[in-house]
Amino acid sequence: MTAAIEARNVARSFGTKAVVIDASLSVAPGSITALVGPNGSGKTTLMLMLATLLRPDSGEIRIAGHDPLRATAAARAQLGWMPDTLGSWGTLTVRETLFAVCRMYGLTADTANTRTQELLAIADLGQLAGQRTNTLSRGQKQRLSLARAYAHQPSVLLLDEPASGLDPEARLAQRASLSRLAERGVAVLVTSHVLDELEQLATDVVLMRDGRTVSAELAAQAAETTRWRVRATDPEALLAALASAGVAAERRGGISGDHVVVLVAGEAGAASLLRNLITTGIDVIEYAPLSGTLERAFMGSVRAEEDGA
Ligand SMILES: Nc1ncnc2c1ncn2[C@@H]1O[C@H](COP(=O)(O)OP(=O)(O)OP(=O)(O)O)[C@@H](O)[C@H]1O
Repeated sequence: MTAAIEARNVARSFGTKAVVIDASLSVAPGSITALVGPNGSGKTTLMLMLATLLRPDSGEIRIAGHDPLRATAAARAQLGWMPDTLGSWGTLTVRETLFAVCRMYGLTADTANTRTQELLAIADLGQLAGQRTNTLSRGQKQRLSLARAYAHQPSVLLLDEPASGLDPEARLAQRASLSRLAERGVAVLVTSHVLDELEQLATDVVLMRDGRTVSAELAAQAAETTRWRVRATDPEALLAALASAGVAAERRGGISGDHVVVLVAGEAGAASLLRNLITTGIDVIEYAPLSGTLERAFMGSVRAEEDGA
């Protein structure tokens, strides 16, 4: 299947500062890819280039098969862009904003009216339709921003920090609407620092470090050695069993109760330790990785950077 978003060896500098050095990624229709990396690694700069808002110095980009440099209008017709902060016309209402955006995409007044109604419903903005955008809360602005990005039913969505500022319920709603869009075949590329959020949403991950996209092998490496959280009905017996198995353990408190953090090598190591604990007669009531796969991949990427890899 042809990729809906394709970047090959993309680079961009600002003056002498090389911000994106070598970025490549590919997002298939109907998939949600997380773009993850430390602050300043170049994610937003790459997104701006994919969104046709910044010209790469070198490399190739295709949006739904269109080259944004040569066929800018065709690429823009296929993509929806949600920036990390919504630049809006403060004195327009939510409804007027969506209507104006639909008109800018060339919809007739009648079609734009119908589409505005649909977008208000999709983004659950009906009750705010008559409110000026400069009076919206951060979370409400995020909802408007996503609705605006989807005004012209693009096949590609580029979302920069869409979950930022949303409360847990709004995040859940956003996740559900993005999943629905992906099910309809939309290709989604999303950045976020809320890694748990991305983990539940994304089907693929691209790591970015120091202006370069990093191979997925790094994610696999990061998942190799990991910390697991263990809880047992008898914490003392658990600690004793871990000590006799020669496993380093750290006891911790927390809102979900006393638990122990252990370091094990890979999933096979974790499975073997669990078997050992149960055979020893420990009543294990919780056994889970302390952090999600994305967080481990992200931390692996940061550590590699610190090590000068
Ligand atoms: N127009 C510009 N001129 C000069 N430097 C810039 C410009 N835009 C971005 N940069 C620099 O490029 C680097 C990457 O910025 P970018 O916003 O792409 O990172 P990011 O990965 O999105 O970061 P964050 O996770 O903090 O949002 C930063 O060091 C930033 O200061």
